Amino acid sequence: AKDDNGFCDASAKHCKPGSGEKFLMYDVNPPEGFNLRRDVYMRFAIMLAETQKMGKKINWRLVLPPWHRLYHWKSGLPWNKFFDVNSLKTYVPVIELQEVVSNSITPLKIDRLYVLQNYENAFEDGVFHDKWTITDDCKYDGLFWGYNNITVKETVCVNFQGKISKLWELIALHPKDKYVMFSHGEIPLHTSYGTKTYWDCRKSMKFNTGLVKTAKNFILQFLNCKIEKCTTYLSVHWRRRDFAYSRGKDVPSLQGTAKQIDQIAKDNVPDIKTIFIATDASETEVRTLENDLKELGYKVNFFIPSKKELEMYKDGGIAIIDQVICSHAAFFVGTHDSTFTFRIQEEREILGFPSSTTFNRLCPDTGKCEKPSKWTIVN
Ligand SMILES: C[C@@H]1O[C@H](OP(=O)(O)OP(=O)(O)OC[C@H]2O[C@@H](n3cnc4c(=O)[nH]c(N)nc43)[C@H](O)[C@@H]2O)[C@@H](O)[C@H](O)[C@@H]1O
Repeated sequence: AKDDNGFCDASAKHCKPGSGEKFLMYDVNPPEGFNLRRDVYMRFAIMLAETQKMGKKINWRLVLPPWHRLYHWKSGLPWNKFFDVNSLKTYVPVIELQEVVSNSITPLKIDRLYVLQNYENAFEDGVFHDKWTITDDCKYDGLFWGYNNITVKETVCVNFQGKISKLWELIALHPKDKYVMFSHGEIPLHTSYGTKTYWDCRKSMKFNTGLVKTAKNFILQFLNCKIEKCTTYLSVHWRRRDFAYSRGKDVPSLQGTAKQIDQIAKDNVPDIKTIFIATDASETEVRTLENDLKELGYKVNFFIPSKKELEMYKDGGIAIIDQVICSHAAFFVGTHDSTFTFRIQEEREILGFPSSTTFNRLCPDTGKCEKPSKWTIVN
């Protein structure tokens, strides 16, 4: 299929330079972390891919927003630092922002910036309707991913709720726009959460090969496994920091954690005595847990990057290495309501682990809590 201008080829996912290419851009509420941002990417990727499947918007590209101002991360990193961008392209035509900026002869001017906001009352007569309304009251609170030479021709304030595909209605208001941006991309919802479409997109989100290689070397060297589905270790995502002090009802105390891990191991994988822990805990907390588990007879492993590795991969890369190591374990235990845990669970679904080894969580010290929801793969 060719687009209206004859410039772009849907199957090749490619447009000739200087063609009628158009760019769909977005950003996410700055305080949101890496793993929620990955979910927002999927909403936009699916929005574009589903439309292109119908032969429409073939000349559109989704612009990958740099990883800017992340919760204790270094700023402005391109997607290729963390993901295999060629693999993303097998699902939908994407382009790094840096490439868009450097392809543009003059400093980039976005035609229209839609600043999305929630309605004050989401339920009209008790019902949640998909809808949008243009208003005259909003402020752009982003920083164009740290690029100080990106400007905007026109800003439009929009109250929005509902499925992301409704954004096409806004885009249709100005069919000549070439660069269209949505701020607060986290507001529109998935069109197809948990469906085959969702998983097709999710599967294309392969990590940067260097990060995967480092994780696999660690698994081989310290966890004694060279196959995809390891039988040699149990993994835990132990989310601390804000979760430890603001979600005490959902997570164990520092002292209660080892006891719980011990019980989970005994109940589910009694032969395994090696544990891998991914965590954002402080050094003191890490040492406490490590000692407690050692006393209970376990061999405990953390991925501790060298200075060179930290410089090369940044905090983000280290988080991904932690996720990869967790996803290959015989049994995984996560933290309630953490998107970091959700992404590991998805990875394990893709690898084909039985879901009983994946959808497990740490409970508060009472030992009682609800099982996590199972979002199993649809192939
Ligand atoms: C309540 C919400 O929780 C959200 O967190 P949640 O979903 O866990 O997950 P994320 O949105 O990814 O944010 C947590 C950040 O903490 C670090 N982190 C957490 N766990 C680990 C780990 O095991 N290993 C490593 N290396 N790093 C870890 C990492 O930088 C990650 O991006 C927050 O992003 C939101 O801002 C908000 O606070």
